[in-house]
Amino acid sequence: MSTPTILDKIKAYKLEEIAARKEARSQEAIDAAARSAPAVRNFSQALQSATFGGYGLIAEIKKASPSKGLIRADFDPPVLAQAYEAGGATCLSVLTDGPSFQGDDDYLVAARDAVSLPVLRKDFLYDPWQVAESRSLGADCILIIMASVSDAQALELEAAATEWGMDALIEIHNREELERAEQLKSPLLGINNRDLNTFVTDLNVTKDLSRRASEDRLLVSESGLSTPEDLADMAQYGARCFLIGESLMRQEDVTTATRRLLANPLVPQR
Ligand SMILES: O=C(O)c1ccccc1NCC(=O)[C@H](O)[C@H](O)COP(=O)(O)O
Repeated sequence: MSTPTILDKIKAYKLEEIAARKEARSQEAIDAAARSAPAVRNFSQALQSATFGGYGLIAEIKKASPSKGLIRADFDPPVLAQAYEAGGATCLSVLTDGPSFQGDDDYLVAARDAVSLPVLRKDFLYDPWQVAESRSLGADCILIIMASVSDAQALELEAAATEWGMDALIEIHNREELERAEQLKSPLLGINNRDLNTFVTDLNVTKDLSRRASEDRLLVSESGLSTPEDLADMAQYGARCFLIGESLMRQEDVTTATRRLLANPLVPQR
C-alpha cells in the first residue's frame, strides 16, 4: 500500500467532519439556513469586469498552511478583509478548514460582513451538503479541487452551487485534471501552481495549462505569486486573475501591498 498523501489525509478527516456535521444538522436544516443567508454577490462577474483594463484579485485570508505553518500571528479576518478591499481586491477567499489551515467558518462570516466583496469559501468539498453549508455562511463561490474529487463528485458539487446561485472555481494542477475539468460548465478555471501533495510551487504550471485551456474560461493563476512582475508574466499567458494568500498575509500594511501589486497592470495587446 502506498503512503497516504496530504490530500488523502485531509480527505479522511473531512469525511469524518462532514458525517458529524450532517448528524448535527439535517439536509432540511442546512437548506433552511442557506435560504436565509444574505443574497449572493456575483463572484465571476466581479472578476470578469476587473479584467477589462486591470487584474482580478482574489485576496486570501490565510492564517496558516500545511506547507508553511503559521503565516500571520496578528490575524483579524474583518480587519484584513477591509484592508484588502481598500487595496483594490476584487474578491476574497477565506480558509475555513481548521486542522490544516487554522481556519474557521466564523472567519468567513465576519470577513464577508465587513466588506461588500464576493467571497470564496476555501475548503475541501466532497458533498453537496457542504455547498448548502457554504451558502448558509454567506459564501458566494465554492472551490472544486479536481485533484481531490472524482468526476461524479465534481459534477454534483457544481450542480449544487448552480442550484444555490453560487459560482464554482474549478481548480486544476496538471493536464489530466484540465481534461477532466472540461466536462464542467463553470467559467472559472483556477490553475494552481502548487502541487498540493509535494507543495512544490512552479509558475510554469500556469504557463503550460493556460495555453491548453478553452478560450471561454476565465483563468485564475493560484499560489506562489508575490510581485507585479509575477502577475505580468502570468498575464502574458492569458491569466489576468490571481488568487494570492501568503505573500500578502506576510505584509504589515496589507492595503498598500495590495495596491502596489495591482498598479500598472499589463495592458493586453489587441
Ligand atoms: O498552501 C498550502 O500549503 C496548501 C497545502 C495543501 C493544500 C492546499 C494548500 N493551499 C491552498 C491554496 O491553494 C492556496 O492557499 C492559495 O492558492 C494561495 O496560495 P499562496 O498565495 O501561495 O498562499
